[in-house]
Amino acid sequence: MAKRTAKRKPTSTKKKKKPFSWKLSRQNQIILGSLFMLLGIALFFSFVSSLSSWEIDQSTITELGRREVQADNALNKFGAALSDFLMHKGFGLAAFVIPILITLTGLYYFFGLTLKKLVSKWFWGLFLMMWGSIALGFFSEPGNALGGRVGTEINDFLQDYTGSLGVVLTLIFVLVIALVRLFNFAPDKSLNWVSARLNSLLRFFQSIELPKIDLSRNRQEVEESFESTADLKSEEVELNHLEEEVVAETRPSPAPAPTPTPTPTPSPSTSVTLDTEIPAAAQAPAPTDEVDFKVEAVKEEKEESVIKAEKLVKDYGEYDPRLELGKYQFPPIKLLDSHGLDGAEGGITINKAELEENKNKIVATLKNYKIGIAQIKATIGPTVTLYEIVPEAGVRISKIKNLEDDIALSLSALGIRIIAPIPGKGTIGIEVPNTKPSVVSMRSVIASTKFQKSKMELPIAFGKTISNETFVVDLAKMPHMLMAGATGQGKSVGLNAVISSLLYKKHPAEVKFVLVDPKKVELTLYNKIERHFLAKLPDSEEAIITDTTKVIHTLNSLCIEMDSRYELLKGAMVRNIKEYNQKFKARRLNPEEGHRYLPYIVLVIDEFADLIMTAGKEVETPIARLAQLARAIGIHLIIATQRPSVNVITGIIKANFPARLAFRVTSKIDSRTILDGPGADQLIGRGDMLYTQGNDVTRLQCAFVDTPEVEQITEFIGSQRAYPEAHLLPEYVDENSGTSIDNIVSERDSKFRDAAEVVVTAQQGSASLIQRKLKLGYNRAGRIIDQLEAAGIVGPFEGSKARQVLVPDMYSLEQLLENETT
Ligand SMILES: Nc1ncnc2c1ncn2[C@@H]1O[C@H](COP(=O)(O)OP(=O)(O)OP(=O)(O)O)[C@@H](O)[C@H]1O
Repeated sequence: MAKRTAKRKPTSTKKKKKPFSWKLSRQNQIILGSLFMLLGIALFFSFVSSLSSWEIDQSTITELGRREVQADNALNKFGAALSDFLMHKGFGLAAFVIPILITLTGLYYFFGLTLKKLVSKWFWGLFLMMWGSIALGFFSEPGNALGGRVGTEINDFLQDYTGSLGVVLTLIFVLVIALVRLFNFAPDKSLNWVSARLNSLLRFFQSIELPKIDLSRNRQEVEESFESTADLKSEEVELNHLEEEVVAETRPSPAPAPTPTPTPTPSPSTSVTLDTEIPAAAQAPAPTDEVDFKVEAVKEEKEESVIKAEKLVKDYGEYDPRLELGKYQFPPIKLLDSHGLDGAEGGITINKAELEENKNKIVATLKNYKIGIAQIKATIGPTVTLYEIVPEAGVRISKIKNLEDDIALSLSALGIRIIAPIPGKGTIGIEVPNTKPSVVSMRSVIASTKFQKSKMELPIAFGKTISNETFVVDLAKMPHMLMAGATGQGKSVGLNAVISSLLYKKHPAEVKFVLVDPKKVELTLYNKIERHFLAKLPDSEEAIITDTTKVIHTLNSLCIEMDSRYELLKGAMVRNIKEYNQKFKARRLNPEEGHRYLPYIVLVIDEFADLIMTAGKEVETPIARLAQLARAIGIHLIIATQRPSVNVITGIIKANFPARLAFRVTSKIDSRTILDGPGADQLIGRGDMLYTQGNDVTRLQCAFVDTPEVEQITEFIGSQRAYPEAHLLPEYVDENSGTSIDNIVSERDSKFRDAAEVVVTAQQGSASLIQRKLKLGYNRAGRIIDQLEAAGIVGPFEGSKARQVLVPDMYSLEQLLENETT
């Protein structure tokens, strides 16, 4: 990507003759827009005036050419002719749609709105006009022009064949089509809407009545209760009682007996404050006045904000983060393929003969080593079958463990894993791959009730366990994951499974992805959902990050985001993002104080090894910092690598990534690096994986989601209405590069322009040339060359070679500098 931007700059400076295009310039749009608007308005008035004058003007129509003939229309003869044509001979009153559409077109042009939607407006407008004309034509009499000639004629025609009833029914049916297609009309929704309105009306009347009852009490209270609701008011009365009691309680100093305070069910936060304060005051009756003051101050403060929030919620409902994309539709399950299986939970073929054979072989092999078996049981999974054996008393477990290779040999199978003992079961497990493994489709895990009904914050359907159960984990609880596997063993499929699980469960307002893909192939599919689900740096063109410098900037930017989120959490007095968002939804956090709804941020790095090799500490430090601290504020990291060696997955990274996922790796050492134990080297590939989040290691078959399926999902999401741009991360200014600082035009050296000319004329970007030609000191020339680089005039430092000059000639330079100032 860096290459691309570097190349782009000089071309932008060349001024090529623009080819002719039908696209109007902004100025022409405004001119055309105003023309349409005026035309629309004129036509409207012409139509209005023709309502009374059309009969008189009939005579003038035939004599249009004669100058002395006058018409009664607002637009004189011209208007009379147009009105006659469009209303009388055309569509009657329904022709009013035409000036409206023309004015609307004018508005679209005038304000430079995208014209895409205008086409549908015209379609439905003309549809309405036709329908209106025919409907009005139904009531037309020879002497009036209600439906115009078109409406009347069509009516006559239809009536001749279907009679009046047929016409009425046809019109109703067409109206239903329009309502359904245009307004998504659904009878159930409409009923809900009506009942909601009725309820709110009812509530309104109730709230008017209640204050009257309270008039006898206290004037101030009544005024307040008029504004707030009935329950809020009664709560206040109760609080006042409590307050009096507390004050009374604290004054007589030696009264340690804790009086049972009445608990009258006020709102939760107010009750908490009082509960905690009362015993303290009662047990330690220090300076009485101070206690009084404290109790009152805290209570009042709480009360005010809570009451205000509750009133806001009552008036506007809870804050809904999904509202901006309220019509967003989640991807349907049908976008996923069942991969030849039934698409539901099952899909495993049981081969009885294979089971029996394996069992016999295991028993025989162990017998050869004088190990007796008390019991053996098989659990069939999608890829492997687990044989659980209970050895006879007195057999040492380590003995069986050591026989791993012998058992593998006798079963002549790859990928045998022995778990001795199975944690929490007291048995020994031998996992034997099935000769015909079944594919676990993403469709089957997404469709599973476990995933569909999951209440997790960030549920991920990884695949199925050995006992064929859908395995769903919460990324929010992990809270970060390390993924490793040799090439071709299913890592990319695994990443896609993670991302698509979240896409199936989360609204664009709730989660944002930061995607890092140095290989530039795996994650590019997600470009389509940039404005829905991706987050990026403010100055970057593409959301998917492929360039190492950008990665460093993004990681630092995420650290800034993390710090600012911590500040917000502190200000809101909550411990984590979940509580924060709940409080924000309940309108208890003021957006004017900087509070905002916080989406989860999931950072996915595909091929971490490349990054750490090129950038080392610069990448490691922010990742470690994020991994250590970001759990509470909703930033989660998923890092994948082909090479799980210790110089890639360093101690500090490993220590902060509790969740590990291993596909097949090539050596025991790699397995140890990723899982802290062997096992991953014995997997059979194609999505066979081990997952651990602490102690237990679970063998799973990763759900399979193919590239075309991911494409379909992103296509489905991408074609829907989106936010204006990707979610923007905070700006990060790299202090070392200085580029972003130096490109401030006003801070440039006074000789900057001269130097630029020298460099472009000579086509040689060296500081010593500037030094010589402009007679400047070395430091100043060096500073200027940095500024030239920031301005895109020369390329980066290339060691002993002179820098490349990116601007081909003086003309292009002029253009570039001119564009900068405008
Ligand atoms: N869960 C799975 N179920 C069935 N087959 C799978 C599964 N995962 C991967 N495969 C098969 O393995 C192939 C390689 O998978 P994938 O592209 O995910 O490997 P990778 O580890 O990402 O490789 P690389 O690192 O080279 O990109 C897939 O094309 C597919 O045929």
